[in-house]
Amino acid sequence: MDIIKQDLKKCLTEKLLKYALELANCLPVRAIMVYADVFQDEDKLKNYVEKLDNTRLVLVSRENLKIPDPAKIDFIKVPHIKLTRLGQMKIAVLVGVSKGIFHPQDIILCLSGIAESGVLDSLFIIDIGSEFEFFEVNQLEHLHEVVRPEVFLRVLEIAIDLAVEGREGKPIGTTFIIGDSEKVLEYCEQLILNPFKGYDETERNILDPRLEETIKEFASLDGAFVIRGDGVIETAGAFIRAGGVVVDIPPGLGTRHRSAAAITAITKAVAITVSESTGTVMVFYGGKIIMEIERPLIFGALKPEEGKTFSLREEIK
Ligand SMILES: Nc1ncnc2c1ncn2[C@@H]1O[C@H](COP(=O)(O)OP(=O)(O)OP(=O)(O)O)[C@@H](O)[C@H]1O
Repeated sequence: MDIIKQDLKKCLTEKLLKYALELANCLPVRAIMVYADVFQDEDKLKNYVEKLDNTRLVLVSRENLKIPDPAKIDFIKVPHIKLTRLGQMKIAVLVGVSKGIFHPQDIILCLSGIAESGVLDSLFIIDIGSEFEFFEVNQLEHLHEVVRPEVFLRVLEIAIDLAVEGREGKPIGTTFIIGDSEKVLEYCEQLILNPFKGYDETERNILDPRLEETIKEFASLDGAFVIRGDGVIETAGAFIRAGGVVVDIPPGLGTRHRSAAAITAITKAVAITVSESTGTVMVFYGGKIIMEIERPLIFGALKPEEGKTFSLREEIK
């Protein structure tokens, strides 16, 4: 029985890959986007590249992949969190738009499946313009000018870790404001002495994995982190003075979320919040919520596989 199942799955993967090529030839698709973590060996994808004519291949992975043929293939890294197949691809599309790989009017053909399963089991089409609010995606095209995509993804990962694990068994909330930091700092005042003051820039970059624990520790301080677009942490424990700014966010959200929305409305920064009360991680840009990742109801040190879920704002409206 298992052998038959394996054959079926193998056959399905082959057929989906082939069918995607056929569709790409008759539909105006910008790219075929494949969740590469499905495959353990690279050969399947290498052979696939040879069959592509004018369609680009975009590989999506949670790891840094070595791309064999960058002229034909793009790479998008997504955070290490368990997402639905559509959720994973939607994050990839957002990152892709922010990196200039995709544009708001593009149609993307997506192939996905369970990581490391070796089996592609889903084919779907994302029409960026209708899947996301056009305004948001349009704005995202400029995000890479203020925030490096790897910095954005790293902060998102840390935020989700904080939401899921908390600190010393307790839920924790915090705010990260990334990019346009000179302007952001004009609206900030320190609630405590800046704990990053006096350290060389090379010693306070959020991309440095050695800083992870320190950042998680400082996340329990009142106030926000201000981070430069290249990942250098300017400060923590900063109070955002953006009280009078009108923002378009749901009424139930408190001052942490309002101030995060407000600072992104009056600067080019992006903000990521972790809610202490609900564990929800939100991404703000242009004064609006552009992404929402919900923590599972039971609080505790859950592993990524056990329960991080994802939804975009328009999915929960
Ligand atoms: N303007 C601000 N700048 C920086 N941090 C702020 C600001 N306002 C509130 N905070 C932080 O948010 C914390 C929680 O505030 P509040 O409960 O009003 O926010 P909230 O949006 O309901 O967030 P949560 O869901 O985490 O409770 C405050 O203790 C403070 O650390």
